[in-house]
Amino acid sequence: MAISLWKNVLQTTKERILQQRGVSLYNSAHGYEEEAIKKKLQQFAGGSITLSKEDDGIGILTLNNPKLMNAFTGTMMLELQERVSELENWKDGKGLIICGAGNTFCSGSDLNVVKAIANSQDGMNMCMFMQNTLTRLMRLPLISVALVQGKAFGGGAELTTACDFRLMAPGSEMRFVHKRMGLVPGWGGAARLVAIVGHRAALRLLSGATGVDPEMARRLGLSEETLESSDGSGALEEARAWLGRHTEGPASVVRAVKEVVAAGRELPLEAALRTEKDIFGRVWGGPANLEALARRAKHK
Ligand SMILES: CCCC(=O)SCCNC(=O)CCNC(=O)[C@H](O)C(C)(C)COP(=O)(O)OP(=O)(O)OC[C@H]1O[C@@H](n2cnc3c(N)ncnc32)[C@H](O)[C@@H]1OP(=O)(O)O
Repeated sequence: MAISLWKNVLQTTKERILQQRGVSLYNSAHGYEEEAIKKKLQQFAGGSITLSKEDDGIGILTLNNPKLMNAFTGTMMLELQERVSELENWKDGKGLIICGAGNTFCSGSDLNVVKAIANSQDGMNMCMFMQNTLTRLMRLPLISVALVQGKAFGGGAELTTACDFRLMAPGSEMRFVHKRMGLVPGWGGAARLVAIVGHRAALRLLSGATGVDPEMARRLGLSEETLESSDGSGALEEARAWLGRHTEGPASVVRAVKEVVAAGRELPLEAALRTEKDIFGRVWGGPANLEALARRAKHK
């Protein structure tokens, strides 16, 4: 009796932690030194991450470091964390598009940073910092799309996997180049890639450091659609229109849809079902539900 009660308490606590946005995977109990790595990353400045929150509830997060193919400097990693916090607090948000400046997505970590922190302690701290940030990004109650133009290499390819969907422009390429760098993904990209394409395809892509064009990405289920436009603003407009079809309706309902799917993806079945029940309770009899009933909505 006491054991089963204790098990229930543990389970509920685990569920609550998973549901709580903004809660990090790693803390000091895991040997993670957040302040130390933030201080270190601050030393590698350049580029920026901007966020524009549009009236239609779609946020546009742009990686700006076109001189280095939008590689992540240290300060960009710090800014990404800040932007994710901002998105966690954006209650009217429904969707998110992540894109890169200058018609290319992101070439991964800035190799100057990689070289400067090529020791175990800094590497582990950077890895935990980025996993914390990208896990929070993945768990946002927003439907997210990575708009891949040009190259998404290394950590750039990993970042795309933290989004719900990937849309690729003609001529673009994703490539997990880590093995060629004597590395494996460390920003959570391997675990997420397995969940997206399955373990055999993930192993092929990682072990071969294989370049994935839009057609191959579609076949693997890595990309939803190949856009028509390869030009920056045209591709963004197409991505907005695509996402707009999935974010139509009130924010409370769109966010609830993302939340039930995230629970189904991350939690064991019983916990996912309990979470679904709680979220259902939030929308049942809510304004959008009552309005649809009053309108006697038909779904033709
Ligand atoms: C856990 C995270 C692990 C990681 O992300 S490790 C980093 C993995 N990424 C890489 O190794 C990418 C290396 N870069 C490349 O392969 C090529 O630059 C790339 C992306 C295919 C683009 O090729 P091209 O279109 O021919 O352009 P390019 O080579 O002339 O590049 C333009 C300028 O950007 C620079 N650049 C590109 N990616 C970079 C990076 N990640 N860090 C630092 N600098 C980078 C490149 O060196 C070049 O600069 P410069 O004009 O030579 O001064």
